[in-house]
Amino acid sequence: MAPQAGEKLIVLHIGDPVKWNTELYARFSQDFTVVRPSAEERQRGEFMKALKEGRWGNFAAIFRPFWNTGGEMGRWDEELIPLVPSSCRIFASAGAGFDWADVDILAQRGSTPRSPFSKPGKLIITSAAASTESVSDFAIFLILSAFRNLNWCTTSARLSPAAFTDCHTHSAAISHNPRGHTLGVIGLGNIGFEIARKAYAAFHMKIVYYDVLRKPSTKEAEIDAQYISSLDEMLGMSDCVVLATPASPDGKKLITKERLGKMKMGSRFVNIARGSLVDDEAVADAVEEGRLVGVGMDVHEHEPRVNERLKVLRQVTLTAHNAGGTLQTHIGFEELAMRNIDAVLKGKQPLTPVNMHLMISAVKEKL
Ligand SMILES: O=CC(=O)O
Repeated sequence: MAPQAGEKLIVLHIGDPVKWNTELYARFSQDFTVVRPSAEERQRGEFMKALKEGRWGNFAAIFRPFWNTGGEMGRWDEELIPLVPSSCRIFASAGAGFDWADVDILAQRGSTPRSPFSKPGKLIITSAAASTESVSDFAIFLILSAFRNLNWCTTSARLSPAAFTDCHTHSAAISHNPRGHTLGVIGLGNIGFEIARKAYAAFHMKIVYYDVLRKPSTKEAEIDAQYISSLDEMLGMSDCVVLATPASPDGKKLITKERLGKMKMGSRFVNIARGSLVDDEAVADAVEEGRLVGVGMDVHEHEPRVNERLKVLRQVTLTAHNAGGTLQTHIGFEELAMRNIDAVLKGKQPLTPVNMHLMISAVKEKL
């Protein structure tokens, strides 16, 4: 049922309360009726039951301000999405990744030719822009670690005087300045670009990139980047490859044994994107073979479990999916999610849509 004149639109707020943007949230809660399902109601079975019953009314938006909660119902897929009322126009979530949702199903679901925002196609928004700085900083750390053997250095300093002396004596001969080396970026989106910009500005690395679409020449010129239309070719040119692309919707791996075989002997690899894109066993093989002499992995194939072989390789720096984890990112995630909902429900353009192009093509198909 459409809201009556003067009636507020309902926003379904899943997960933790807003922690940082309390003033904005107070205004948001005045403009909309915010409904918060309990932790039990967010479990998949109960969540689906509640949606079928229409327990939360004809909500117009879904709001998930924090990435560690609000995902209890599992994947937003062909089983779950059809249960969302047609009144819902936007799903705004914290986080950069959107591998937990079938974005094309959200976009296509019954969208009408009138407008991509009109019901019942669903726009999905992430707050990725809020983590560009933190993730790109972290990638620089991992790149530096891969060139300078920082995993070996930091563990040796803690281990024993003998380990300290061994590392102090022998690491220099196999450590390199990144300056002048070639950084191959897979995915020159916002995060990939920022990694490349920092590597170019700080270390004068030569930037090559692969992406499904070439970036405008003005953008390339900012970092003197060279577009390589073949991924395999780019892998073969790079001294360090950094993966900065979204997960494949079908879970397909991008970095496989075959692909690693295209990389130079003695090169390096960094993953700050998604663990599902990489065959971690194949990475361990490539390190043992000497093809990769430095690896930085923030995300893992079977997260939160980390590959046992990678754990014992001193050339490999491992972190616990921390790249985006700063206070500034969290503040930005909350804020962007609220501002996107506010814009769309007030008839304005969303700020950071993910599936807008899919919605537009779904609309065109129906014309
Ligand atoms: O990985 C973190 C995110 O999706 O923001």
